[in-house]
Amino acid sequence: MYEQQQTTERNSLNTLYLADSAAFAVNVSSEIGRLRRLLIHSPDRGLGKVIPSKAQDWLFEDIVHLDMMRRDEYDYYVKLLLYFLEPDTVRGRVNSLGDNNRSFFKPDSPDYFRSTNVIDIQWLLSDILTDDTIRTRLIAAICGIERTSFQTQQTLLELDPVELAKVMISGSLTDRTMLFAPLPNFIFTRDIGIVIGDHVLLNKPAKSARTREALLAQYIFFNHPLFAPYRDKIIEIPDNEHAFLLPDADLNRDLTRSTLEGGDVMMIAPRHLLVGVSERTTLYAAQQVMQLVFDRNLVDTVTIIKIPKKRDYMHIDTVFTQVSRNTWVLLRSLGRTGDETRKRDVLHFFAAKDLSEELKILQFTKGQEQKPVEIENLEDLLVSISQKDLGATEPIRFIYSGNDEFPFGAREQWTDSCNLLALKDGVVVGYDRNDKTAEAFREAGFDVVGAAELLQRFDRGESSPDTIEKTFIMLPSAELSRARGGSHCMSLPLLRDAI
Ligand SMILES: NC(=O)NCCC[C@H](N)C(=O)O
Repeated sequence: MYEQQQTTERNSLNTLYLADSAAFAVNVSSEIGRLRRLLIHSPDRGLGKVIPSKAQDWLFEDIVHLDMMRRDEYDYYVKLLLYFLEPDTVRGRVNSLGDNNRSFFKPDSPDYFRSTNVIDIQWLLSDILTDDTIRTRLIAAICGIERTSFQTQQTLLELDPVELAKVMISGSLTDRTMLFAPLPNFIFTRDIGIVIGDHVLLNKPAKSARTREALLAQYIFFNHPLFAPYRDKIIEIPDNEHAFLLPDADLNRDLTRSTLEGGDVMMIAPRHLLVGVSERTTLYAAQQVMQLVFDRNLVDTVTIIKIPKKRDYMHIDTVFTQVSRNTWVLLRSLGRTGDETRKRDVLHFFAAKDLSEELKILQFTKGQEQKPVEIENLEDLLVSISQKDLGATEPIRFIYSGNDEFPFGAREQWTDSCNLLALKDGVVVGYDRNDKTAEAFREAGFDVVGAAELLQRFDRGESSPDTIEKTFIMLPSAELSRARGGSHCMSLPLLRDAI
């Protein structure tokens, strides 16, 4: 069946990319330069397969209502991104987009928006699967890691590229037969790779639930024609060969294991990379990344930030992100304690360490890796990035999760108040459920507006992505937040304007 359609499919899919690949640039040198191109993945049918007893294994804290998550939440995110990055696809149409089938939003539908700036990774996957060699290899690799039967391999070989891409991601066939587990976390594209200047650093997930994501990302970056000019700029982190010889009980040590997820890597300024050491990223991997980026002369400074290994914090981008050149959002309990007397009192002396003391920051300079400088707290680091790296002249402003009110800081951080995506300097997208954090943004002089309302303003011509400033855009988030990641996690920026 697939054989007959093959030639037509291949032509229709590849032509677009070959035509566009010359103009397809990849370059990110900050977290706030105007976003021009990114990879996303809309929630697929696999998310609807999460059941309570499996949710935690699959890194969800709850089950989600898939239709609401797509229609009432994620589709607004896509419309926003399109308005900023590919306005012709949505301008004047925000109310009419998305029929009953949501076909405009589905990468497998003929009505899909097909933007080369807001790119669903599923679309790229179906594209590379038109090549017989890639398809055979990837099917074999997936069937290997998922330990499927030979018969399942045969079934996959029969599928056309578009359907095959859906199955590789969702784990199930159109008739709902499950062949292997879904990839519910694939919507968090941030964690599969990070662009550092004009290079792409591929990740090594810590959790087995995310292993297949890394394989798909590897195949896409190495094989898709759009990334062909960047093939020798893809960085992979080597395994630690000593780890192969360790008893299983010792394998998970931070100093030997090599795992790294994109939420722990931030290209924070031209020539300055932040790398988190966390529940997901090991010290060993952080050190490898540092060496690799120094060797390739991609940055002059690498700052390693070690945060407590805690589910709530999983990556550094869950505890702070940048809002504008001089504004940051962060979790107070990991920031400066500001209470030096308390640090010296008797209770504090005997008590278990508080969390901020588990945070450690070391800054390394290329060529002087043996002489790192310790930075005492997160705020000091962020001030120095704003002023020294980014040339901010206005006072540096910190917006704390939950407006720094007990117990809202922790509550709202859990639902990603600190995980914001900057569409441009001072314009960020975050979740609408974090009321106190939104209040803090208002107090800091930001316009706080819902995504739906902002899209209407754009359509009425009252505002535009080019003119909008100092705005916190609130995305509906009742379902999305159950997946334990925010808009920063749901984006893999490929191109930002230089700042
Ligand atoms: N960068 C991020 O913080 N990504 C969020 C990932 C959420 C996902 N459920 C996970 O636990 O891996």
